[in-house]
Amino acid sequence: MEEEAKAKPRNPSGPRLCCVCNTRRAALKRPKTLDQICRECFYEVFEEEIHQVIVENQLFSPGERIAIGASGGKGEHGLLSINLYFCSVEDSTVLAYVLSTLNRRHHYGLDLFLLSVDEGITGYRDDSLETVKRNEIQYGLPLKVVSYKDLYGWTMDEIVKMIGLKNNCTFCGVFRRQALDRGAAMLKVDKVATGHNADDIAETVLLNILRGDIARLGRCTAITTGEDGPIPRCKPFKHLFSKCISRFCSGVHQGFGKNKVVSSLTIRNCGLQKPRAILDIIKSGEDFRISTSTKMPEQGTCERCGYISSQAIDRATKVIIPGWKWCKACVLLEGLNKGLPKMGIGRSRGLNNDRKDAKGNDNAAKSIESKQCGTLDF
Ligand SMILES: Nc1ncnc2c1ncn2[C@@H]1O[C@H](COP(=O)(O)OP(=O)(O)OP(=O)(O)O)[C@@H](O)[C@H]1O
Repeated sequence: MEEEAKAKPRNPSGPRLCCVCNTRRAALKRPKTLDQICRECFYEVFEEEIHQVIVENQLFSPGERIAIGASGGKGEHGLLSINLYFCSVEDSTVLAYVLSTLNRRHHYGLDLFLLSVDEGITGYRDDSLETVKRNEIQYGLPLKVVSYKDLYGWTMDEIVKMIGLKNNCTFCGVFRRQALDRGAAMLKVDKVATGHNADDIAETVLLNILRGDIARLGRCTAITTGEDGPIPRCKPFKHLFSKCISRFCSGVHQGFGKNKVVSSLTIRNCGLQKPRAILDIIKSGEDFRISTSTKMPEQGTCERCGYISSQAIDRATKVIIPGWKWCKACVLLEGLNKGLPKMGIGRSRGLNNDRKDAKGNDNAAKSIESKQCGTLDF
């Protein structure tokens, strides 16, 4: 009771005061703590919270080169981001701003870069790339743009033309993940930081449970991943609600920025009714223990492009399926180049997979139904 009174001081003769400075008028309610807070204190608390996450998790070391995955957010809001405090929900724009601010303020000694993947989606990425170009000037961070067209010879527009709208998300996710790694290698960075927030991670936990994807479930809640690979990734916003980031952006709650299936159905509802439910879902994901007898995919190197690839063992013969020695991006690309764009979609991918069942029926359609959305394993 005493705590509550402290957290929500009231000015008997006027509006509710900020629970931090106790002088200015409270303008926002923090979703995590429900504290009433003024705008100025909110910005300070927000930045300090991220600093604490960075320090406690030792996300960076002095002298490191860090690429910030800069998507520029949703294209239609891009133009508003010239002034950070009046932009829309763009986690990576906020990340670029906060990391460059904290780097200066706390002398992290980091070399920061913006890294953007241009998927070649007319009217979407071209708009958001304009935002990223403005961020380059605003924050004085060098920008590197890598495009699907240059890396793979295909834009997403061309891929959609060939495959249609149903499965294009697999191509986009798989290619983007690899493109970000390739761009990071070109920049010779030590790590990539992305703007994934608590809502994104909770959403990924739920989807991995629904899909029974033990391997991804085991790693999706980690704040840093890929430490055994060439370029680790970290998520400094892991504990921040999307709602909170949007408030930092605009000072006014503008709703949830994400529009993915699970987020709109579940995460959004959890968040609106009880924001802490999002953190509870993440905690559940962290608490999952994978049985030691569970067979996990083995990491290998793609024979074609040298990128990391999971090798699959044929359950019946216990032999490594040859097609799996190619990474998913190479399998998908081969399909596109051969005019067989559905090759590699779904769980039973592989160039040499026999897709005919005992009756000689083609199983490809079934396999496509079990498609995975590559963006979830960023
Ligand atoms: N095209 C891209 N280029 C570089 N990084 C990207 C790209 N798309 C996504 N990312 C990184 O992955 C994070 C999460 O991806 P997600 O798809 O949720 O982002 P978004 O909603 O498109 O953009 P934002 O996070 O800026 O709102 C982004 O914050 C960003 O760091």
